[in-house]
Amino acid sequence: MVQGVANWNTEQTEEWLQSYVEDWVSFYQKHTSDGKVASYIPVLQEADPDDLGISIIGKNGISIRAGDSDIPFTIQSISKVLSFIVACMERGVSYMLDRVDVEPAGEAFNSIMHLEMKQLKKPFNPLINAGAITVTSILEGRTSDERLRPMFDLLEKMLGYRPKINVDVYESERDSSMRNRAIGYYLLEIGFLESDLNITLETYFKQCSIEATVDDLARIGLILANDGVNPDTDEEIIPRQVARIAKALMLTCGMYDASGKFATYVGIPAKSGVSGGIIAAAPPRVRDEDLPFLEGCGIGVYGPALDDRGNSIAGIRLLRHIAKQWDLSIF
Ligand SMILES: NC(=O)CC[C@H](N)C(=O)O
Repeated sequence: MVQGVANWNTEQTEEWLQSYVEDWVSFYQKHTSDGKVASYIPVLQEADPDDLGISIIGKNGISIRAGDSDIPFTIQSISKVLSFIVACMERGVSYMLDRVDVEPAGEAFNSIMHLEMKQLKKPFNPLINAGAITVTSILEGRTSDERLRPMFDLLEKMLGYRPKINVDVYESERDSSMRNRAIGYYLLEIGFLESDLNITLETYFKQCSIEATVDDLARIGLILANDGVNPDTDEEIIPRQVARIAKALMLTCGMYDASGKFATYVGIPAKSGVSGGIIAAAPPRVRDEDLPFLEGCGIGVYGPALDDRGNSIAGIRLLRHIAKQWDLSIF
C-alpha cells in the first residue's frame, strides 16, 4: 500500500503517484496478450490489442495519466449508463424503474435467452443490451439525433466539449449487428419498446459509437463518484438519486457476468465496453491511513484486448492492482 504520503495533494506527490502508475501500466501491458480484440463489430478489429492506457482524476484537478492514454475509442456499453441517466432525468426514476429492473442478469451482455425463458415483465437491468435498447426506446425525440441531444448536452457539461460519433464504427455495427436486431424484434413482440424499433436501434448504435478518451471517462467517473456533483465547481450535473442508482447498477451489473468478481476483487462501481474502455467511480472514503484519492476519483481505462466476458483483460487486472494498492474498495 502507498503509505506515508504526507499532504499528498501536491504537484510533487502527483508526480510520485504517476511514476507508480506508469510502472503498473507497463507491467499489465504484457497481460494484453491474454485477450482478444472484439471482432463482431468489424471495425473494432482494427484496434491495437497491445494498447493499455489509464487516466485518474481527483478533486482540484489532480490527474494522473499513463500508457496509451491519448487514443480515442468508442464508449460502446459505457453509453448505457448515460442513456439510463438521461432517461431518468427526462421521465423520472419511478417511470424508468417500472420499465427496466435493477437485477444482475448473470448472462452474457447480449443474451436473448433469459428474456424468453424467464418470462420477464421487464428486462433485468439497463446495462445489458435488452435493457439498454428498452431504455433507448424511451428517450424523447422523433429522430435518433433528437433523442441523443440531451446525452450530448450532458456530456458537454461534464467534459467541456461536445464529443463526436465515430461514423465508421456506427455504420459497422449498424450493418452487422444481427443479434441486437433480434433482441430488438423480440422486445417489440413482447411489448417492451416504447417507440419505433428502427429509430431505437439507430439511436442505440449511435450512442455506442460516441468517441471518448480515458480522460473523458475519468472526468465522468469523478462526477458520478461525487453523487452527480462536479467537485470543482459544486454544480449538480446529475440528480443525486439518479447518480446513486447508476453507481449501484454499475457495481452489480457493470461488468456483466463478471460483476460479482469485480465487486469482490476491485470493489468500485465500474462499467465496461467492448471496444476496451472501462469507466470507474471511486467515491470518497474514510480511512485512518494517508492514502491517495481519499476524496474520491474517477478512472478511465482503455485496453481493447478483452477477456471471454467482453471486458478489457489487462484493464481489469490493472484496476484490481490499483484498488488494492490504494485501498479504493467501497466495502
Ligand atoms: N458490451 C458492449 O460494449 C456491447 C455494445 C455493443 N454496441 C453491442 O451492442 O453489442
